[in-house]
Amino acid sequence: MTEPLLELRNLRKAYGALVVTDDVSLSIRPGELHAIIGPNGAGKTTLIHQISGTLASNSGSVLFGGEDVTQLSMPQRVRRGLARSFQITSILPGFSALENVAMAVQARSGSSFRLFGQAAHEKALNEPAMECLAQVNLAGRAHVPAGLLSHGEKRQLELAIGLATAPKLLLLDEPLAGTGHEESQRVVETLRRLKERLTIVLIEHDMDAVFSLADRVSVLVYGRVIATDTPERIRENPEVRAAYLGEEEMV
Ligand SMILES: Nc1ncnc2c1ncn2[C@@H]1O[C@H](COP(=O)(O)OP(=O)(O)OP(=O)(O)O)[C@@H](O)[C@H]1O
Repeated sequence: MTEPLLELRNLRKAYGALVVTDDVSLSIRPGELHAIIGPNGAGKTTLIHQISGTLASNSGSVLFGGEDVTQLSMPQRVRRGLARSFQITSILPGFSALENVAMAVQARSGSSFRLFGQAAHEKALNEPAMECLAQVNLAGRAHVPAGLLSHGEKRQLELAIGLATAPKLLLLDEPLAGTGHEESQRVVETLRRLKERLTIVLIEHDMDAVFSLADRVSVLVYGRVIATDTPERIRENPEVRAAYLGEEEMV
């Protein structure tokens, strides 16, 4: 059995008496696209924050590539290849798509570019940035100010900025939120390509996308994982169906 790339052991987060994630244990295998679904308020976003290191857990641990990263900050986790895709709010609208990604490349590289001259510096940032844009099918829009991109293109730009940190595993929190039908198809196709070479943990409410992309699905209800299985088995699981009663998505 292959070692998991990411392992969550008994993670818990509570706000006073409100327990938001409760004893969450999960193993994410290298190369899989693992979706985490659950009704509104189940604790999915909180869990992503705990994994990425933006939120400290009350107890439990996070292991990445076999290393215990529970006490590490988000930037330290990013340097190890555990990255979270950035939200649209972190895109700088006045800068081009390319410049937005180049800044993320620069952040990854730290001061290692200081020794280069200006032209070489730009090339060293722009070439990998362009490569990231190509991977999300946005190379043709590289020089457009990010503020003028459509909503779906901005979501693709978020993915490119996430890729600029050279992740081994990418955490995605609702990458299809707010996209129309055609745009969401484009983002789904992008994710399908990315999953060929990256491990992905995906939170998404769009069940068509989840069931067409995921290798495995975990279901979170009131902060607890009630099932982890293949999409087909999850769809048939009576406990999962009961948790979604009254919600249209699972039908
Ligand atoms: N900082 C906080 N303080 C208090 N309660 C919080 C805080 N953050 C989240 N919660 C509560 O934790 C619960 C889970 O929130 P979370 O956003 O993780 O759920 P979710 O599954 O991502 O929901 P959705 O699908 O609607 O995005 C909610 O009841 C929310 O109100």
